[in-house]
Amino acid sequence: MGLLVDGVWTDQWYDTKSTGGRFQRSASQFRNWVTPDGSPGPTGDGGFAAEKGRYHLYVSYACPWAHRTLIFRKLKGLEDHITVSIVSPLMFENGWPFDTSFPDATSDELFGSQYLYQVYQQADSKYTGRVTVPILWDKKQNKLVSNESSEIIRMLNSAFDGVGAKPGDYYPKELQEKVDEVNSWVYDTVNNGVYKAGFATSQEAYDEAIEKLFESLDRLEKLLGEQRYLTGDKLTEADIRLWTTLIRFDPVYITHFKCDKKRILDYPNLHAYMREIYQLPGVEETVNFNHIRSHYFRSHKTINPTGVISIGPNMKLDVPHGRDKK
Ligand SMILES: N[C@@H](CCC(=O)N[C@@H](CS)C(=O)NCC(=O)O)C(=O)O
Repeated sequence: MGLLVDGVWTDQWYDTKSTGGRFQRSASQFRNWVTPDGSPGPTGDGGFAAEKGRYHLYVSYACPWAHRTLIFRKLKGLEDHITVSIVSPLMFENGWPFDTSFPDATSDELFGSQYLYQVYQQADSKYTGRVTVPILWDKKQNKLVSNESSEIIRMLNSAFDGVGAKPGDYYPKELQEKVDEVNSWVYDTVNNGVYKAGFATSQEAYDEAIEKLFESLDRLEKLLGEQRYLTGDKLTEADIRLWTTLIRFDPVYITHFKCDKKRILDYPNLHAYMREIYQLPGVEETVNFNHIRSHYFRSHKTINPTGVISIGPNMKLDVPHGRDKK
């Protein structure tokens, strides 16, 4: 694993020395927006109008951030609008590779790259920063639109509505304040919380992250006992953002990231809620446990030096969820 410095690939693991053993995620740098008419979005440049066939997603099935974008592509029926490349889950000294010998991984159909960092080099030959998935690419202008998943899902949610996306608004005006509020603590303590626990290199950093993580899971369990979804009776972006962490929790985070106080299976409401979203049309097809488990257990050599993959639990994902009675 590494990063680009002035456009040159440098193999380097996360630096936690300067932060008392704490993992800090760096901010994404490509922040343009696809909009219905190409006018500029909240950040970045304009010129990215929604069009069928114009954009391409680079994702990893393993990655919870990229997974959000795959789910939105399904929910909004954008499979014919947005093409996808899937990296191999085995991320070693050259970062994310394209390697079709790994089942369900694809090549880079745009540039034929061997590694994802070469796609970033196409976007900016002097780029300095991490080489992350997901990426939304504009095939027409040959530009990287965005590498920030929280913003890509907002684009998929509404920008393509005039060019054939399925109806459905997962960030409706009347719920935006609530969604933003839930997102902020769920992101910090759950989505990123599992990484803070797993990548901690001091006991204090781990203790801090794990306490907040399980406080939040307890809070979510209670909330989902009172209502069907995180902001009430409507599925929103906040649910999808939480869900990509929940689905990885029992098969990976419990053992690999030492998040072992409780399993999602031990939380009746959270588990049923996780099953409900898994059973939504199209969602199961976005879940690839082979990629998920291979990536974490084999790529994070500082945490699991042997690369041995644990056996993993029975997820019981097909059990009826019963959430429609809420
Ligand atoms: N802020 C980014 C984070 C994406 C991210 O961290 N992706 C991970 C995979 S789960 C990655 O590609 N990591 C490679 C690296 O940090 O070198 C987003 O949400 O889009």
